[in-house]
Amino acid sequence: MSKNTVDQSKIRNFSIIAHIDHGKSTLADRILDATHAVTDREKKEQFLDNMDLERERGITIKAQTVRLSFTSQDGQTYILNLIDTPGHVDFAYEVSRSLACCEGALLVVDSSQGVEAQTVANVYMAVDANLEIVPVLNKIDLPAADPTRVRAEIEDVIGIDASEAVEASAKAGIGIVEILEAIVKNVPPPTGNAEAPLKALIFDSWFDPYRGVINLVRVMDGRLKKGQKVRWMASGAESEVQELGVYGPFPRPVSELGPGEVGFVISMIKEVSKTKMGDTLTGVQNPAKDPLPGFKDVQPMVFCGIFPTDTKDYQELRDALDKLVLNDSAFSYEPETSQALGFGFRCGFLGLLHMEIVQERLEREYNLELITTAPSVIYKVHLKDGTMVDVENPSKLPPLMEIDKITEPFIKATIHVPPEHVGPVLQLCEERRGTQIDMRYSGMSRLILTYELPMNEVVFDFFDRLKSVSRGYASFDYEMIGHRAGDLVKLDVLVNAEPVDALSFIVHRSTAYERGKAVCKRLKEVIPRQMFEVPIQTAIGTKVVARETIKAYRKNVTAKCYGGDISRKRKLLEKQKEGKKRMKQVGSVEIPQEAFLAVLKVDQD
Ligand SMILES: Nc1nc2c(ncn2[C@@H]2O[C@H](COP(=O)(O)OP(=O)(O)OP(=O)(O)O)[C@@H](O)[C@H]2O)c(=O)[nH]1
Repeated sequence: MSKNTVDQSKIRNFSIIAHIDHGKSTLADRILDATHAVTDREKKEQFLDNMDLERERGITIKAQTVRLSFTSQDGQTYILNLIDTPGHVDFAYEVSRSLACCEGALLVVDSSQGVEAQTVANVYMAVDANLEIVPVLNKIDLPAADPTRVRAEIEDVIGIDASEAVEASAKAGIGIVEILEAIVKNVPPPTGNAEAPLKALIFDSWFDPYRGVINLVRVMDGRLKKGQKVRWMASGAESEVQELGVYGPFPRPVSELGPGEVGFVISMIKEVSKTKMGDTLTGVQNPAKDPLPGFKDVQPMVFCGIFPTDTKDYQELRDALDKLVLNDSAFSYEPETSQALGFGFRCGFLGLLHMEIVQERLEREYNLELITTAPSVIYKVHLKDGTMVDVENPSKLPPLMEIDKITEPFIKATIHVPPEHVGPVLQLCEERRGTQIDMRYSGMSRLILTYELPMNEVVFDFFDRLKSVSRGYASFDYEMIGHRAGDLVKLDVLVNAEPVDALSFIVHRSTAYERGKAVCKRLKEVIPRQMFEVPIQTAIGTKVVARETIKAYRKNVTAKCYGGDISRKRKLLEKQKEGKKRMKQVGSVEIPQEAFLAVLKVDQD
């Protein structure tokens, strides 16, 4: 155990900022290799038996924050804390959280690609947080690499000096030591006061089934010691520090963490909600007067209904959600009842990717079969009686005659795209009711578009469409800019003359007719034929805007089998059953999962 805290002048805290696929993980691995953080034996162990290893050590290995030791050419040994950041727009709040613990950031740019929308967004966050930016031109081993162009692009688009950017290849192991030297030289050491009252920032918090709540902290001032009585300033919770340690990347106990140090804290607290990210940890004796600035509370922005395919799995779904929320405080849920789908939950997410991740975890880790409804944003509905309600579930929209006006959330989107693909991207933004704010060149190879768009049009498959119309070359980032009034209407969907609440959605009146028609057409394709004719209609209030008809079956599928061929008959029936897996009986019609997402897919025809 290290007894005394380390010399602050020898600490460097940094994050890696990169666009997806520009090589962040590969570089992080190389940095671990270069600092001998993991021995070959450990690598193998971890690789082969991660689960058992976790159990044995009794702690989750979240290799996201690693303490490394590096001896520089100046002969001094430094402690480098590498604090991971996620790359996707949905998780921007996690990026800001990691940056709050650092004095510097490595900006990794793929030198065969250049600066992308998310790179810019993340760098601005780092600049706002006063971090020193160390640019790295990665992938110089690729024949298409053009470090000179990309260097100029970093200077033009981001506006930072890139003359000393390190040319590197994370894959080939080129430039790694130079990167570490640049961190030591350019990133300033922390400047906390060891004698001041303790202030430690909680920048991650999760529930470990073996150890309870684990907090990741960055000490700003004072000293955090094992056995100390501490208080979480926002929640007021108090407990004793049972265990204190650092990840190197494996957890290693320490007796004390001083200013500038990063590590984990285990206490007697059992609820993650009492030790929230952004809270300040202080001593019960000699407490700090004011907490650290902390983080903005994150608000879910996209909602959808999640229902078990089989109603008897409701309790299981509830248990799974209860567990999930322990490690993902950005996710929210509450019970919901749908006439069509029965009992389920209305769930809130940061964005679409977050929604997909949660759905996948529920299905994979908890083995649940789910029906999910189309995502929706939060509308602010102003009623004629002067009150206002938030509506994030289209089926809960108050009756038309009670509504004065509806406002919807808008985003400011930044899109980077090569000039040869800009045409279809502009068209897509216009179709989605976008307003162009700016369009300018960044070097010769890239255009930067700024649009204001209704979020409602973005949750409807905007990412996928953007990727497909730009052949994968466009990148995208967004921020919320508030609610604006819009001429919005609810489209109801009627299957066999019965409204299906879980299928209704809110659209702008100008696109209602087109969308209504497209959704009917799509539903006709995905709802299997029944023994009787099934009309599909979309309607605004009582006015039907579109209609399609699913014809009745002519023959039974097994009719083709000869009397004696039981096995073939069974196979056919089994196949049918398999196909039914994700079906939900709504009234007299069976509706498959795809139908609930039909509104998302309508543009593709
Ligand atoms: N040629 C070449 N390929 C590289 C280099 N660095 C990373 N790659 C490759 O680029 C791809 C993406 O690398 P990752 O390290 O997974 O990128 P990332 O930024 O962590 O991506 P996400 O985890 O998706 O955000 C992988 O196929 C890597 O092998 C490099 O220096 N040269």
